[in-house]
Amino acid sequence: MANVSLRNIDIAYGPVTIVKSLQMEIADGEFTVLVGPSGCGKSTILRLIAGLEPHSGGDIFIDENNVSAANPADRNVAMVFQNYALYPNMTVFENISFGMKIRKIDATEIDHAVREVAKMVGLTDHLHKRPGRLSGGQRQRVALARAIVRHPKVFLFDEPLSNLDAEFRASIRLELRQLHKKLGATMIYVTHDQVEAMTMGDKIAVLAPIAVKGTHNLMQYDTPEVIYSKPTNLFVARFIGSPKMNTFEAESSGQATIRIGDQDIAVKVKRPLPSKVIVGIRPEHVVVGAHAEGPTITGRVAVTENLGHERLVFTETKIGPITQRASDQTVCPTAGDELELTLLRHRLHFFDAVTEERIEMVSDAP
Ligand SMILES: Nc1ncnc2c1ncn2[C@@H]1O[C@H](COP(=O)(O)OP(=O)(O)OP(=O)(O)O)[C@@H](O)[C@H]1O
Repeated sequence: MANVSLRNIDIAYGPVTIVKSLQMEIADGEFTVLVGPSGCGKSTILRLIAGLEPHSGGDIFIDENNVSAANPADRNVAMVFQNYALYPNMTVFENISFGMKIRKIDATEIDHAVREVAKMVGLTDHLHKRPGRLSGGQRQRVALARAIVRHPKVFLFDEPLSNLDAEFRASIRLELRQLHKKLGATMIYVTHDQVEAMTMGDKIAVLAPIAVKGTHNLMQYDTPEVIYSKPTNLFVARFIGSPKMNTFEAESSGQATIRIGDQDIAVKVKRPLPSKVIVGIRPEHVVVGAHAEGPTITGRVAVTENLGHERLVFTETKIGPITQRASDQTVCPTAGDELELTLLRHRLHFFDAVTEERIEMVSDAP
């Protein structure tokens, strides 16, 4: 297995810059998820690591080797695609063993390797079948088995689950995590599904289209916990989390108070505040009723959604729409109700309204 280092990577198609100043250090054995909206360059970065994409600046290292100019075949990486890319006229066994056969590996060794990997991904009973007779989930397992049998240094996954239905996605997601543990492999996984990112990644790289910042498109690269609890800017705050973080504009005193509704909230900041800030709060950190733990906002309930294990309440308030999430079903407002909502003070996030960067609080210190 191997660590992957992307050093100051630029990628452009003609005059259009897609990836700029990308810096990432992916540790040996880590499961890293690249997440971001459509078109932000996730697949391009994966193809770059695989050697399928030229770049105009920077270097790619796999372990200590600079592979920037190396052929795909010499990089020892395996890529698993969304569309499986299986040979339809070959059986599952032949699909998995194809690469080994080309390399003229001994038939007994091939047989042993294929059966071992098939067992690992649950395909033992399907080795004689053609891909056309398999379900989407089974086909994706064949694609996975074909990658595993090569013992690559790095696995690259390009939205491998996006063709599967929700139930299958959840079970294969779990299997992939277990497989990652078993193999101890370095895996880089592209998705635009933030639930996949949050549940699968040891680390998440949140990417934005280059137009968002202009200078770079890696917005934050950290553990799922840090990305969720301390988003580095408004883009990450709004992209990660479902339902989305509530955000609204507020005035500051410039020193240590921020006006929310008609209450001044004292905050401990490292630097003077900008005059306008964006305040953020996640739906689960809004509670029904007036409480001492934070500013209270009144509003009228627009819609409620009962999801069984939790319910969401969407309320129109004078600071804007606020979504509240609770697992407690006892207090259940209905549309049209007048409602008091408390925003838990220690759960508030603050961003500069101009730069959209997170405003560090004293409590943010490591
Ligand atoms: N060969 C190409 N020539 C020109 N532009 C390209 C080429 N390949 C990709 N692009 C552009 O590069 C940008 C990034 O594409 P990429 O496929 O990496 O995005 P993505 O984040 O993986 O998106 P998605 O989630 O939709 O797959 C897009 O704007 C795309 O149109």
